[in-house]
This record gives sequence, structure tokens and C-alpha cells, in this order.
Amino acid sequence: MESKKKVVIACGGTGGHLFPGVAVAQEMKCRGHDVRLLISEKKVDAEASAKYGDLAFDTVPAVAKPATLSPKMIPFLWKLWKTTNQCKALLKEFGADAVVGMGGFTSLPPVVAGKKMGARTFVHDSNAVPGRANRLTARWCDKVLLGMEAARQFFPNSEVEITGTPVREEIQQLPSREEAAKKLGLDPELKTVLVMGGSQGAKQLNSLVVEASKAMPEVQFVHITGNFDYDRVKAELGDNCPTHHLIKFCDDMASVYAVSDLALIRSGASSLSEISYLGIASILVPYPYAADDHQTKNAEVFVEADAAVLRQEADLDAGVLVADVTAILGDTERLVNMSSASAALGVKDAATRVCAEVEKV
Ligand SMILES: CC(=O)N[C@H]1[C@@H](OP(=O)(O)OP(=O)(O)OC[C@H]2O[C@@H](n3ccc(=O)[nH]c3=O)[C@H](O)[C@@H]2O)O[C@H](CO)[C@@H](O)[C@@H]1O
Repeated sequence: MESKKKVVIACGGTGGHLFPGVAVAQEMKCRGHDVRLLISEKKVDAEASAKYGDLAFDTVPAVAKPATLSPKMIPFLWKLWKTTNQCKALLKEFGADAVVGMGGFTSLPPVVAGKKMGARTFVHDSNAVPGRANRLTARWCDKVLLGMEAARQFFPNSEVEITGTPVREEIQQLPSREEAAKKLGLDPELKTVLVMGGSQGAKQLNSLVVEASKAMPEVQFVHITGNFDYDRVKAELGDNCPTHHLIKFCDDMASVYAVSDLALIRSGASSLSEISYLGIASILVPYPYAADDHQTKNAEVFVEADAAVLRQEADLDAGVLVADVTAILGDTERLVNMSSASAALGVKDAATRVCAEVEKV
């Protein structure tokens, strides 16, 4: 084994940053290193980290960058400075050798603190168009680790390694379809569609799926609505849809993936890394307000590989959804081909690759 390292992984703000961070931490721990995860104080981070009691989490304030000319810029810079000092204290107490930032402005202060204290610094970006915080830190951090080749062009002056985006341990080892269906109260025999709107919610998409599913009673839906939209979607669905199952927040994605034949989801990078790891075909509906429209660019990678169908929310109605779902699930050869194309995009050893880079410290 490489010599034991003390590694801080900054991964707060959203599931899309937190779960790849957990995956890196799990692999680091397996390899005998000491790991601390820095997440934000947001409820979403508390909820998402709750089941990983064997990992050590610390919280730091969430830092979100306002528009450059906004008057909120001054309080932002003040908070950034204060949080960076807080991170410096945490890093010093832990004796960190390396800091890995998984993206977002919440991971900026820990990476800055790491740099100032002489630790090795890494940023990982999982999107086709990298986030702004990562583009900023990439200028001086030791190495930029990327989920997708498409993002390389944004870092012409950095040392770059394409590692793929790590996937949590439990998703690497799914239960059987029957076991998972039993756990979730589903029918393992029915063709099943996973619906997931991502961290920013998906009110319109949620409503369209409810309307579409009523026209496809032979298809089973596992629909993760997000905490905020659950009651509204439940009311829209009514009581007569036994094949449409709603989940507020899912802490057992492994079971959900194990029963899913098709994913109808946003194109957030972590969800994409998971469905490609597992070889699941998809209909992708990018979050329309994502920074630099990066979810469309993420989705395009999957569409170009014939692993997915891309639908912009503005062009979507229930009829289009019914047609897409029926066409894919009704054509076994197409479903198998899309699933294989999805699997070909998955990077099975992404966590190992990230750890191997950090171990070079
Ligand atoms: C709106 C927005 O800008 N979102 C961004 C955010 O990800 P965001 O968190 O929105 O979405 P992602 O698809 O990247 O990640 C969602 C993660 O949460 C998990 N999950 C989801 C629901 C649930 O109930 N339980 C659960 O465990 C999924 O399995 C997945 O691991 O950061 C990503 C990584 O930079 C970006 O690609 C996304 O575009």
C-alpha cells in the first residue's frame, strides 16, 4: 500500500457533489487512508450524508456566489474569507496532506485553505461544461480531475486527468431485481421507469409524468419527487394509480436502480455517472436554468453515444413522454442497444483513478 495519507474531501451543496465525494472517501478508506468530508450546513447535505455513519463529516457554511456586479458580492467575499479561515483551522487540526474539491462554491474555501497551508490540492468536475468555482481553482491547484473528456477544453493550462465520476459503493453492488422490488413494494415483472428531477426540483416534469403515466397503466413508475413537490404530485396523482409509486427523497438508490429499465431524469452529472455505471438507458430532460446550460451538454454526450433521448422541458408534453417511453420499452432491441451504449460511457474504476492521483502526493 501507498503510505497512509490524510485527505479532506470538500463535497457540499448538492447530491451531485456530495455522492461522488462519498465514493472517493469510501475508496480512500478501503486503501487505508484517513478521510474527512467537508459538507455544507444545508438540509440537503444532512439528509444525503445521514446513512454514511462510518465516514467523518464536518460542516462549513454554504458559500454561493452572486452575480459579479451584485451588491451581494461584498458579503460573499467576507463569508468566503471567514469560511476559508475556518477551513484552515480544520485542515490544520486534521493535518491534511491533500484536499480534493468536488465542485461548487462550497468546496472553494477548503481548496483555497489547502493551497495556503501547503497541502496538495485537486478539483474534480463531473460535467461536460465545468462549474465556475472549479474553473477558478483550476488555475492554481495541482491537478484537475474530470468526469468527461468534453470538459478538457476548458483547462488548457492545467494538468488534467480524465478519471470519470466515482459512484458510491452501494451502487456498485445492486440487490437483485426481485429483492429490490419487494423492498420498494413494486412488481418485478412490470417494465419500470425511474423518474428523478434532481436537486432543484422539477415541478413541470413531475406533472407531465403524472399525466403520461395515467395513459400507460402497463408501465410501472418509481417517481422521486423531491421533498418540496411531494404533496402536490401526490394530490395530482390521486388514488387510482397502483403502478405509479412516489418517493420524497430516496436513501436507497441501489434498490431503485435495480428495478429500473429506463431512467427519465435530469442530466445532472452524478445521476448520469450512476446510470452509465449500471448501463441504464435514459430519456434526459436537462434542468433549463443550469449554469451555462451544462445539463444539455451533459445530455448531448449520452445522445451522441446513442445511450439516451434528449428532450428539452420547453418542448415536452405528456403525449411526447408517452410516445418516447412506449417506443423505447416496446422495442427490446433498441432498449438493449441504448443500455449497452450507456454502459460503454460508464467508468467502472473512477474512484480508484481519483485515489491513485491523490496518492501521488
Ligand atoms: C440543478 C443543477 O445545477 N444541478 C447540478 C448538481 O447536481 P444535482 O444534485 O442536481 O444532480 P446530480 O444528478 O448530479 O446528482 C444527484 C445525486 O443525488 C442522488 N439522489 C437523488 C435523489 C434522491 O432522492 N436520492 C439520491 O440519492 C442521485 O443518485 C445522484 O447521486 O451538481 C451536478 C454535479 O456538478 C451537476 O451536474 C448538476 O447539473
